[in-house]
Amino acid sequence: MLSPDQLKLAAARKALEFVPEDAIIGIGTGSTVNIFIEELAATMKGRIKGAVSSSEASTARLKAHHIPVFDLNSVDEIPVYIDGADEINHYLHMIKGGGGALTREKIVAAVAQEFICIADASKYVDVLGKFPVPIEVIPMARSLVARELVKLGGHPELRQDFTTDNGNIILDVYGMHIAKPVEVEELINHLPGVVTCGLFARRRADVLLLARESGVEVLR
Ligand SMILES: O=C[C@H](O)[C@H](O)[C@H](O)COP(=O)(O)O
Repeated sequence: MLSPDQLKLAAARKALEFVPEDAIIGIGTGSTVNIFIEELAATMKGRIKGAVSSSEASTARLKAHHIPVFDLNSVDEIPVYIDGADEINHYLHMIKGGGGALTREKIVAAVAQEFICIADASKYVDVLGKFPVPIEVIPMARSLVARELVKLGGHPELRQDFTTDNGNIILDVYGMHIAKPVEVEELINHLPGVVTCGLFARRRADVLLLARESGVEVLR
């Protein structure tokens, strides 16, 4: 039986096939992406121009491998964005932000032509919401947003001892049964004080590389 890390490695290796030569690619955040960065550095470092990163953590890892990191504002196009997910359904809607990088991830993903999600089979679900939905919130709006989330049927919990790369807090919302991810994403994103929520439904993944015991499945 393959370990979770072996499955992540299989998905990460498959993702290399989607990386165009000589391009600036988008890089997400998290343990699966960390494995992808290692593989990218080992096999393709000299063959890409560099990356736009979605977090300070990924930036540090890319720089440690001497992969050039570009400011998003200096880049016109990103052909592919490679990132993991906390949950993903068969429409390729996702919950992201377990590592707190959701806002920058959503920004880079919005520029990318193709979002390639790399995940092990444990992330693939019928209905989103077992994993608590992370929401990045401006600190002064914490109580207001928490009250509104309770009205939407959620149980928000402040992520302890955590500040995002943008200086904000995260509310993790438990108990949301998300049958209509696009609607829920919009409802939450419209609450005053919310920077963004970890539902990636409006901008979903274009390709899912799902690592199973039997191999990596390519889903579109
Ligand atoms: O903020 C973190 C990101 O959204 C990650 O993509 C997500 O949490 C999945 O991370 P991992 O690959 O560690 O499961």
